[in-house]
Amino acid sequence: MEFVYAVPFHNRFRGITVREGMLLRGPAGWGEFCPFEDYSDTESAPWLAAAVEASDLGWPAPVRNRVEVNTTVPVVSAERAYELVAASGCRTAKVKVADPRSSLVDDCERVAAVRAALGDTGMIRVDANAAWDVDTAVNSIRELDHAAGGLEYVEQPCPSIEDLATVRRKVEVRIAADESIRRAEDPLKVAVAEAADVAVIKVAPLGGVRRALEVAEACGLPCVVSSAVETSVGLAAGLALAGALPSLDFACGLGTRSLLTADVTSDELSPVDGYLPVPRTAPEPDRAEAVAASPEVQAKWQARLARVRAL
Ligand SMILES: O=C(O)CCC(=O)c1ccccc1C(=O)O
Ligand SMILES: [Mg+2]
Repeated sequence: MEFVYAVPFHNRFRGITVREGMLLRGPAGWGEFCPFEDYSDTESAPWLAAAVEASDLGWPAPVRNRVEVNTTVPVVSAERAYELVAASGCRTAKVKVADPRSSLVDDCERVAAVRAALGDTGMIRVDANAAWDVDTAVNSIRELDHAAGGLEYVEQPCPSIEDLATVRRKVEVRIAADESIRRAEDPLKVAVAEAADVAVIKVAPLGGVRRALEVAEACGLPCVVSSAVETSVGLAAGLALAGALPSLDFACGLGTRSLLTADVTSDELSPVDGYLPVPRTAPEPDRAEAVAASPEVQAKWQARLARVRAL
């Protein structure tokens, strides 16, 4: 059984305005298959593996029953950023920076507004999504660290592992690798150990909770579990991973329900006082009809699923 959804974002995210995907039902429950539009069929294969793990097998047993999360601040005005963070109830905020629509001055103002909303004890991290070269990264990180009154870490300042390592030697702020963490091979350990202090791991691009646990172990770094802005069905898989990691030292990027205008379930995974529960199965998508995709979009996803299944 399958269901195709289309849910608008409150604000443009990763260049898109509507999140689309599929829910798959199997003997163990619901899974979510939602590779971004620009992902090839080959790149989408791990996303399907993650959905099939959830629906056919279920997840390994957790070692904790709740997970602290960050709120995610998209590229919005400083005023809006203040409101979003103040309303979130989270003690940690992740601020998107280095977007083509936002200058470094804008980014610094947004980060300063987030500090005002969090107070002195809050934590601020920024995510540059690989937008900078080494020199731009070093300069921008220093400015943003100052505007924030201290950054917890900067996520993926540059595209390559080598450039991450160079930036890491030049700045005081911790470096987190996100786009660089996609394989569990042995060389990853050495490369990433030089290049980053923290690893961002995501269930869907890594091919499921079990594979992501292997990657976490192989990279040998403290991990932050992040979402790919799924509905609460996919967020549940992220929480299963965060719940099963042997140690968890940082807030996770799973507080992304608020980026979307609706959900597929009444059992929404929205943080309360900065925490989310670790569920044993995904929530039942009892509100899915309200966000059903158009027939054209449904046909597109059915075709995509068939192609990725055939690989
Ligand atoms: O980590 C978070 O706070 C939310 C997740 C997030 O930022 C994200 C969501 C979808 C695609 C890419 C990213 C990213 O971390 O770059
Ligand atoms: Mg990132």
